[in-house]
Amino acid sequence: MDKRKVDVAIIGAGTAGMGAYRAARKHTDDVVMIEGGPYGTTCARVGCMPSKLLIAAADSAHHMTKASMFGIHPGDVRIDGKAVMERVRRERDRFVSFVLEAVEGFPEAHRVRGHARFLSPNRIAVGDNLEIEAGRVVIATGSRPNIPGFLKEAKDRLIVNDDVFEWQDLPQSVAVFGPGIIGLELGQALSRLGIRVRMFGVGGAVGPLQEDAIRQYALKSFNDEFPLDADAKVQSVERTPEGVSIRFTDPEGGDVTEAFDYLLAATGRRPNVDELDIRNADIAQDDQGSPLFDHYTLQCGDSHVFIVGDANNEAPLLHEAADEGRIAGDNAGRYPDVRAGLRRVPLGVVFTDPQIATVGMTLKQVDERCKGCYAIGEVSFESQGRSRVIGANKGLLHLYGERGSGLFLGAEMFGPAAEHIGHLLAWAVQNRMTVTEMLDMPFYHPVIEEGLRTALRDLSRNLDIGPPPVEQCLDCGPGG
Ligand SMILES: Cc1cc2nc3c(=O)[nH]c(=O)nc-3n(C[C@H](O)[C@H](O)[C@H](O)COP(=O)(O)OP(=O)(O)OC[C@H]3O[C@@H](n4cnc5c(N)ncnc54)[C@H](O)[C@@H]3O)c2cc1C
Ligand SMILES: NC(=O)c1ccc[n+]([C@@H]2O[C@H](COP(=O)([O-])OP(=O)(O)OC[C@H]3O[C@@H](n4cnc5c(N)ncnc54)[C@H](O)[C@@H]3O)[C@@H](O)[C@H]2O)c1
Repeated sequence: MDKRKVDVAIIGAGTAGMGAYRAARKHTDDVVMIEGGPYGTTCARVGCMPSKLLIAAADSAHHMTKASMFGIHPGDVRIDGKAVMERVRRERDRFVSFVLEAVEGFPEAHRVRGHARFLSPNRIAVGDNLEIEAGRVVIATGSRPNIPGFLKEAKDRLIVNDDVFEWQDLPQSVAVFGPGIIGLELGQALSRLGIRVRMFGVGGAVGPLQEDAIRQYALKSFNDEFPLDADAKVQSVERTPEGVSIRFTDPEGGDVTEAFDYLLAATGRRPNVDELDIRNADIAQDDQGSPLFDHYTLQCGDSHVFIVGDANNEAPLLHEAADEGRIAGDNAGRYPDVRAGLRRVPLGVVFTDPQIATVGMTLKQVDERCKGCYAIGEVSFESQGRSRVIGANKGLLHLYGERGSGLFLGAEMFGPAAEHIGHLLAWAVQNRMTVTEMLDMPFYHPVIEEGLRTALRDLSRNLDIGPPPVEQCLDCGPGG
């Protein structure tokens, strides 16, 4: 067994691990980054980027079919599945190649290949032949799909997101389990690419939506495109000679058996901490075996171990992984002089159509903080000027504000341009803006953001700090 001694060991070379590596190196050159799988990051290889590439193709097909509402008839839309998948992979590989270039730029001595696990708080085994003694350790091991046992009956037709991006052509039909973020994004894209999709959920959840009115609205909107039962009763899953057969009770109570080419499991992800022999690290864990850590320092207790990105299961998103990696890498470098890093206001975007955005506090958190002293402002995008002009007039936005202070606290949205409106709202929360200050900002005409202004006026009124909004006003402008 070879032995090495280093200041800092980082386990995992994903987005969080690479961020940690760069930050730690500002303090010491005695760093290793250990990777057990392929380089390239989950985001670029099988996550954010290929999923958005697939969605871009689906959006393009959808715009064609929607063009007739404007009196434009592009003729028969032909979807060339091989070409769609070829572009997804080509562009994906380009993004991955940038990551690989970055990794190759790190000194060879810093790059260690193999599966890492703790032997003791400071000793890490890498594969069978290397033992590393590390002063500090950053766990950045990411997550993997969590698949309920009964879905495994689909055998070789059971797929996860990684498999979709390896398709050489598009199949005819896919059953999607899990109308969460991945299921909605991929399921809607596949449906818009001409694949017969049926989506099965449990407990009524739809993506990250918490508010019943918005969830019901979204459910109806998705059901206009493909069947989505958010609380499905599935009797059986079976591999057949042709594909997968699923027996379920449909929402009307009928006993239905439907055949599909594939079953896509999008039923959540679990952090990769279960194969780290984490008990040897001597850090406190919760009931699920996840290490306890500080949100601002990413430190586990007062130990020399830090945990970041999907591995800590707090906010499994790319920008959070990058921030956490940077903070933990810096702290691992400067340990024991550990410092609290900048944590940004929560922001989530789901790239469906309409999109979903969640910003700041959820309604439940607002209620807990304000003890009932809050108000909600609302807008429907159905009659919103700009949204109607471009034929994207679907959706709802709810804004939350605190009574008395007039502080804007958070929002939930299913609607057009939510990726952009979500950013404006997150910046407003992070800048601790009041609803009045937000209404003092410029709003152009005619833009989707005028819908946001209507919701702000409604919130201002409901907080008893502004006049009632003018009904049916498409162009009232500032102060209108
Ligand atoms: C389909 C999909 C779409 C997504 N879309 C978005 C999006 O649009 N926007 C967004 O913000 N987020 C998105 N995400 C989430 C985002 O991709 C993740 O939050 C982010 O990539 C996590 O980065 P990470 O560094 O924590 O993990 P990873 O990039 O997964 O890195 C972890 C690394 O650790 C390695 N590893 C694991 N265990 C060990 C071990 N014991 N020893 C050595 N190495 C090990 C792994 O091989 C891996 O390379 C998406 C995710 C998926 C799956
Ligand atoms: N746009 C983005 O930012 C983006 C995109 C994709 C993924 N992600 C990240 O990846 C994480 C994981 O995504 P995900 O979609 O796998 O998880 P998720 O937690 O968002 O959704 C999982 C869904 O599966 C459902 N489910 C669980 N068991 C089921 C069963 N037996 N049958 C049917 N449904 C079942 C859950 O109720 C839930 O709706 C997300 O939380 C997100 O942080 C982000």
